[in-house]
Amino acid sequence: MRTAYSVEMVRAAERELMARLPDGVLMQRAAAGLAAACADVLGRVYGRRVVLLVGSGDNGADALYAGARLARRGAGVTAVLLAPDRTHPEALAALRRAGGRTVPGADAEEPLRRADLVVDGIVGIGGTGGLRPDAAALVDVIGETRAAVVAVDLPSGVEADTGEVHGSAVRADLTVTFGAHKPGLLVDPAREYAGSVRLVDIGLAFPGEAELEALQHADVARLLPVPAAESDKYRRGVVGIAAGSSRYPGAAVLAVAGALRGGAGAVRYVGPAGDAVLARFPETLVSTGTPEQAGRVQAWVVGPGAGDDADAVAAVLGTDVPVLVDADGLRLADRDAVRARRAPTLLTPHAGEAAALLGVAREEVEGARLRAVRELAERYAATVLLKGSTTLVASPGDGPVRVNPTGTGWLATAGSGDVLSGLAGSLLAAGLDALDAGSVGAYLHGLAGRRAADGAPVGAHDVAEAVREAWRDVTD
Ligand SMILES: NC(=O)C1=CN([C@@H]2O[C@H](COP(=O)(O)OP(=O)(O)OC[C@H]3O[C@@H](n4cnc5c(N)ncnc54)[C@H](O)[C@@H]3O)[C@@H](O)[C@H]2O)[C@@H](O)CC1
Ligand SMILES: [K+]
Repeated sequence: MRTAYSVEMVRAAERELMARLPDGVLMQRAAAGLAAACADVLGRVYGRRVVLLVGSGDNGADALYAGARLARRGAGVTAVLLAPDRTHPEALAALRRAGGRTVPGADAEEPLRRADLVVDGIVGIGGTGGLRPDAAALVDVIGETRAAVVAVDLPSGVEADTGEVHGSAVRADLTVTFGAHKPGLLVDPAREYAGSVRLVDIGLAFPGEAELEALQHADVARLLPVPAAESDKYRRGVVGIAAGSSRYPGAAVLAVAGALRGGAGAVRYVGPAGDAVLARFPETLVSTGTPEQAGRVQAWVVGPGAGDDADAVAAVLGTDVPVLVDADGLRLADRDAVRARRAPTLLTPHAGEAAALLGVAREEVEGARLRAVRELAERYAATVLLKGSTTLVASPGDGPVRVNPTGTGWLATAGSGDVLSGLAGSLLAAGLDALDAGSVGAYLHGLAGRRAADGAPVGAHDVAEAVREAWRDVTD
């Protein structure tokens, strides 16, 4: 499991460790890791031009110590001091001893334009409220140069705890982060600014819960339902799909396609698109009545392409089995009915649907995804999977939010969400809890999207078909 910790927890872990170590040890560990990463980016260090952007805190000090190491290996290092009278004195002295030179912020443009590498030590976890204008002006210049950019701990200007970006921020090719990932490195929009991320172990230990968790192959493999020798289709779980309408029969077909690949032993379909479903998937158990009249299921999926069938949504919410609500179902679901449920509920909105549920603009959700998903989980007393560039899954309470690491832009295609709801619903029916079903579903769905796309556009049915390949990938 990959984890990310809040600034508060990182600071507590640092205090605890610093109390047991001689002064400066942690910073030297950080600087050594940073210098090694910079050397990797440069390929050859000797003779290269490196510019350090140095703010007033320890983030700038890391950059200075790493710069000193690079200067000793023959790089030409220039430190741009954004707050000359508040620069970390020992770190500055170390750079000067190693032969580095310094310039004030006002003279930064010329060295920046000639740089091979820019090291962003403007602010790290101590940064608040976006960049100041002088730093923001430098960010614009970096954007125009050909230099590689390595961010120290975080790209300056992004919010470490939330992944929000207010105003301009450094766009890095690589971020070298210390001790633990910070939430902003895993959640968009900040994640996009970080480039690839390298974690340097400086010895921090975390007794408490992470803010974010990202499943890896091994975690997913452990959670996937595997039939036992004595399993029959009912023990493996039956998932009910109440989706589609005469206007949108395709949504039913795609949700069933996803459900068939999610590990349930059987898929039951209820709704007006039974013929379309059967034509494509004859193994589906189709009934034409209401969800209450269908046979027993272990979990329901309701909503994809459902049009205005509020009765089906209400009926499904009234059951005592786990329920996944997607698409039209989110609009039709009564909030009190969701809150009153005793069995697990998983809501799967995209940003637009989440915005409607929260009564805010879509941009607000996209700019503050972590806050939005936590807020929805609280308001609805349900697990919420917020789809998008970084899919997040949150349950009510303070536990870690899951962030999906496998997403791909190719999944932004019509019907792809229907496949995900079938897939995650099937995992619910197979016995996973809502947080696991949502995050494992998103993981497989993302991998399947990558597999199916392989560099070219895909349709949602391609994604559904590639889920089996993704499953094999994970369990290999
Ligand atoms: N504490 C430790 O033991 C370690 C800290 N490390 C480094 O220390 C960093 C944290 O250092 P600090 O707590 O000194 O904080 P930072 O260096 O992140 O930033 C704080 C300083 O920046 C200024 N500042 C805040 N917001 C700003 C903004 N928007 N624009 C411009 N200036 C702004 C503040 O006035 C303050 O002086 C970490 O990110 C990491 O790079 C590492 O050396 C590892 C060890
Ligand atoms: K930084």
